[in-house]
Amino acid sequence: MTVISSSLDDERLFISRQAGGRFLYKIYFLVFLTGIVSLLYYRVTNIAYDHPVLWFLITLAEFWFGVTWFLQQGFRWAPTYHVEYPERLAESNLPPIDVLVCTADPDREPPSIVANTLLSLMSYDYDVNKLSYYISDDGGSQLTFHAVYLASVFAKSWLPFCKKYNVEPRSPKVYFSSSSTSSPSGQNFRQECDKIKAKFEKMQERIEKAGKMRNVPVEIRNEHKGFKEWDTKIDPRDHDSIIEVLLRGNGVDKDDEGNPMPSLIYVSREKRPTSHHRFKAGALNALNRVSALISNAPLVINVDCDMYSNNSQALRHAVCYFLDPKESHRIGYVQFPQSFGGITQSDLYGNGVKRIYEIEFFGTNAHNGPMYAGTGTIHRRESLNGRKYDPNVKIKFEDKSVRGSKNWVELEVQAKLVTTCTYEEGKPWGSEMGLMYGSAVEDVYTGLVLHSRGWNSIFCSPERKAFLGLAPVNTNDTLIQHKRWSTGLLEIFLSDYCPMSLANLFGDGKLKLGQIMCYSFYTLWALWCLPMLIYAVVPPLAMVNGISLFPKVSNPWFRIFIFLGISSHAFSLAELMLAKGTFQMWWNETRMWMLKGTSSYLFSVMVTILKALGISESGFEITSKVIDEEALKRYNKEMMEFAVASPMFIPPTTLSLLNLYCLVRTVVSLVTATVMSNNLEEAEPNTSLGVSNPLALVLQIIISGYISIVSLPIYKAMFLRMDKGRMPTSVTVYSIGLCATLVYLASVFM
Ligand SMILES: O=c1ccn([C@@H]2O[C@H](COP(=O)(O)OP(=O)(O)O[C@H]3O[C@H](CO)[C@@H](O)[C@H](O)[C@H]3O)[C@@H](O)[C@H]2O)c(=O)[nH]1
Ligand SMILES: [Mn+2]
Repeated sequence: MTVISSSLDDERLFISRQAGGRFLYKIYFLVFLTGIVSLLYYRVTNIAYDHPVLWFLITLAEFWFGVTWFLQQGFRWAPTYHVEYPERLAESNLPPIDVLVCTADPDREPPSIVANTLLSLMSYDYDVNKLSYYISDDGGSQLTFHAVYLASVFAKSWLPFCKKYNVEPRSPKVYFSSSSTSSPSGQNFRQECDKIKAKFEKMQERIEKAGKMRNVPVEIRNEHKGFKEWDTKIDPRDHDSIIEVLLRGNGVDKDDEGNPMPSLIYVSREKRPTSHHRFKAGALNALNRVSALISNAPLVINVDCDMYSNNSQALRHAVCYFLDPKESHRIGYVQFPQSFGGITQSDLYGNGVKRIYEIEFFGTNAHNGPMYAGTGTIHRRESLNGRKYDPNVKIKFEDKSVRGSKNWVELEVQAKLVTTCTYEEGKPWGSEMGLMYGSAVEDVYTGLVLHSRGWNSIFCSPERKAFLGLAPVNTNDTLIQHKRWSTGLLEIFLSDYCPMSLANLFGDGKLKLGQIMCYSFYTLWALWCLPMLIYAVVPPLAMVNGISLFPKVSNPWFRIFIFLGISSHAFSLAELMLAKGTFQMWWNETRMWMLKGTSSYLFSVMVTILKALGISESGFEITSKVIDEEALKRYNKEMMEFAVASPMFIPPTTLSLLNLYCLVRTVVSLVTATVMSNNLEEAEPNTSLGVSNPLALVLQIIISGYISIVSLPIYKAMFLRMDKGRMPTSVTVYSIGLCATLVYLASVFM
């Protein structure tokens, strides 16, 4: 590794290094690029005139594989790592930070998760007088408010305990349930720990009991005026703003040992069925305004309720970038990786997203920095709220935060006014200010806009993971999440901020070439469905009809296909292994890639087309954070869970059946033909497929063979498993029907 910017002295708060091995990578790049170009040359010079449509489809698929491969190289060109020096920060210089947390649905996001996330965030190792907490509840739920209230009470014991014994991680649930905690020993500690644990368990019990009763006991309701809001039933889609101050900062509320507490404000913005609430982007913009009113810290961090803080030092790491004497003025936001707890050993559903956060995001550091990933992100409030970066003005880090004593009653009233449905009318929220509206992936969209305004971002990945979150734990949830992502990303590509816009490519756009490649790779994710569907449908159907679409084994071009196939897989495997992955992880990732490609991505292209025609709207389906015990057992055994009759399953199941069927039929008929011709002592086998040379089908056999091996868990789920996670019979029946129809149609038209 070579240090590229260490010249500066002890004042620097971070340095950057580029990964080694660039020369080898560049050789690979050139060789692979030559391979792709030759393959396309072969296609163009070998048009299959008897089957022009099939030839066109296959060529299109290969062209698109080539384009995405090329775009992906944006991440691989110059991976860059940063190291920050939090120990050099002066305590008095730490800037105030507002912490914004979102939750939306007490059933899918259990209130106890929200409470634990909040507690982990409230106990950061940071001057409490500089921290303010805002929680947005889009569910408008009394159960969530109850959990947040109980957390605010428990925090008064938890915060001093964390500080005193320097515990880690600071989510009490995780801390108390992990047996391996490296906790300090000693009589005092044990006693105190047991006491706090008992308090914590009581809190958890209360939250769970309220959840079961769907109501909060009267004695607790009487403890805080906020519960009065729910004296009459609240419809989450139709209610007034609710603002409740649960902890008053600035030294008003104190913890059990008499130290000041940070402020904590519960916000449920107004909802009306007649106005669009813009999902998470709308929620964050509401919190943005409420926090500006009450504390107005120059930095805001936003965290999803399902991501607890796992590193009490994380804020200090991020602050290094905003205070660095040399580079800070360019930096709009700092992004921590998304990491997940509870991922199975081989990451069954690929939801550990190692590739994104342990490989690709380091690549973005080389060109203006990573995408905004929606959680674990610290923004400079000014850049988020519309200020453009001006390289000619070396702006200073400005702290306009509100300090001093506050009239909390009055603030609640004012905060209600900025969280009404009509507040944003005629104002630039969602287009010029705050999070952008118009994509279900509001985060990447907003980050792209900030980059287009000239800001840089930073991928900050301290050794101890900053956050640990909850990822989907079954196939259907995973596919739905990816449908939302790929749809939202495609919406971004089709927006005014398209990374491949003429301004970005040729004009005065602010994006660098590498950045355009990375953004395009992500925002065009959905289009993977095109080559994947073609490769999963055309070669097998052509094969059973005796049509060869690839060079035969003896043809030198055959080797190009084999080379590209093997080396692309080998490269991605090697890459994952270098990031401490395993073969099985890579295999699972490959399988999920194919499942998503033929399901999530296909659906998102259809949703986007329907949206363009004005027929439907894209939405935000919240991922469920609950799992039942039996399903959890299967998950931990790494059995793929299907269980629900989801339309998302039908394309991949159909394709897996199709490939298996075509493979078996082709092989059987080739074998019988060979045997028969031997018996008759004929020179050339003449199969019922009508191909005189079986060697011309070898690549198609390989493709279908590969798809069938990847699909093994699907066949098992359809035909062999008896547990509840198996493929619902209705999906199997539909798929068989569809598969038979495809085979029939192909036999007629090919
Ligand atoms: O109307 C809504 C919908 C969602 N949320 C919140 O948004 C967050 C993310 O929702 P989740 O269902 O957990 O989605 P994920 O797919 O896990 O989220 C990923 O993808 C989102 C974009 O689609 C990003 O915003 C997230 O940060 C990123 O982690 C959660 O805290 C929700 O409470 C709201 O506040 N209001
Ligand atoms: Mn989530």
